[in-house]
Amino acid sequence: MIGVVGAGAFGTALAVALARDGRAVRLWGRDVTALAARRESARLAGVRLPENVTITAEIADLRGAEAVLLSLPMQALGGFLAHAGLQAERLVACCKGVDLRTLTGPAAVIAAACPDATVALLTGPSFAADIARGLPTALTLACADEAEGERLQHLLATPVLRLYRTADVAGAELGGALKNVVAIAAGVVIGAGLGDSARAALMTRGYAEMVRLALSLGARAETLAGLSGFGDLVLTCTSEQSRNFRFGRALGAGAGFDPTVTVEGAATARAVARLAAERGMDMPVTAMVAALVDGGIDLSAAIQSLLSRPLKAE
Ligand SMILES: NC(=O)C1=CN([C@@H]2O[C@H](COP(=O)(O)OP(=O)(O)OC[C@H]3O[C@@H](n4cnc5c(N)ncnc54)[C@H](OP(=O)(O)O)[C@@H]3O)[C@@H](O)[C@H]2O)C=CC1
Ligand SMILES: O=C(CO)COP(=O)(O)O
Repeated sequence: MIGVVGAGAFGTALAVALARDGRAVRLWGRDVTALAARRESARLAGVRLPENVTITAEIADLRGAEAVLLSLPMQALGGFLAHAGLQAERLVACCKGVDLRTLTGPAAVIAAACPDATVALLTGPSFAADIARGLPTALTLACADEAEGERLQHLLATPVLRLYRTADVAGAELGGALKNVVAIAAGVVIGAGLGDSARAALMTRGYAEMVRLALSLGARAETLAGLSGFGDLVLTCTSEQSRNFRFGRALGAGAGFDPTVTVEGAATARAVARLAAERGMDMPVTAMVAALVDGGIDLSAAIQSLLSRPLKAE
């Protein structure tokens, strides 16, 4: 049995994909009354949960799972784990972000709360709706313990959900976290009417910034160039399906945005701006997104701040 924590878009999509491939899945949510009654999530309209997905609001029902996938928003993960009493041998983070409280990624947050568990990360370019529809996707399974990583790769892959493995957890989680910040900036560029060429420039400079920070935190360059970094950056900066991109586009257009929608890059921009400041690193794209999110700068000043940077070598 595989446990999934978080019956939002991604957790539900992963539960559906694994169940379709024959796994028994237990999907935990804090309020699953409507989901249990309708067996369809409001966040994934038209996708019916297979019979082998058991829905539960009792965390104890996940006991004995071969692995538990943690599919909560990044900023909710630490608080959830502190009170959940979750007992599982293998915990797989499915969230993308940097925790504002500790300025660490999901692996360190999980390791602090559950020191005896094997910690892994599932990340990469994939929209929940695509996974739930059974469209082909390729993701990265990161685990520092290579034997456990291989075990998890085989446990969680399906014919349409291809998993590549790496032991570079820092690289995989930083790629997934930082691309959301750049996607907000890409949305701002499009929302402000600056055009596709400016977006390509922004993505490239944003990627350089991602790599700089990740390398300084021990990540490997090839991980950033893979699915969890470059791959997910391209997807998120160029697709209307991305909530981070749409949030940025609304910011750039001066339009409102539904505050209940999960936009991981907003909190992560603030966390990464603090991390960069602590390390004395220059991260202009992240600084711009953090200032826009906090309302500390207006749009024209933000754009000007990027365009007026000193000319330098690429
Ligand atoms: N959606 C996607 O396409 C993808 C998402 N991800 C990542 O997955 C993670 C989750 O995103 P996603 O599923 O899309 O988000 P959603 O907003 O769709 O769902 C979030 C889920 O987390 C639950 N939740 C929020 N706070 C808490 C808490 N404190 N305790 C318990 N449960 C909580 C919500 O419960 P409730 O409904 O009760 O509020 C909801 O079920 C994010 O880090 C995202 O980046 C990764 C790849 C693709
Ligand atoms: O991480 C994702 C795609 O890989 C989902 O992106 P959004 O959270 O921006 O919708």
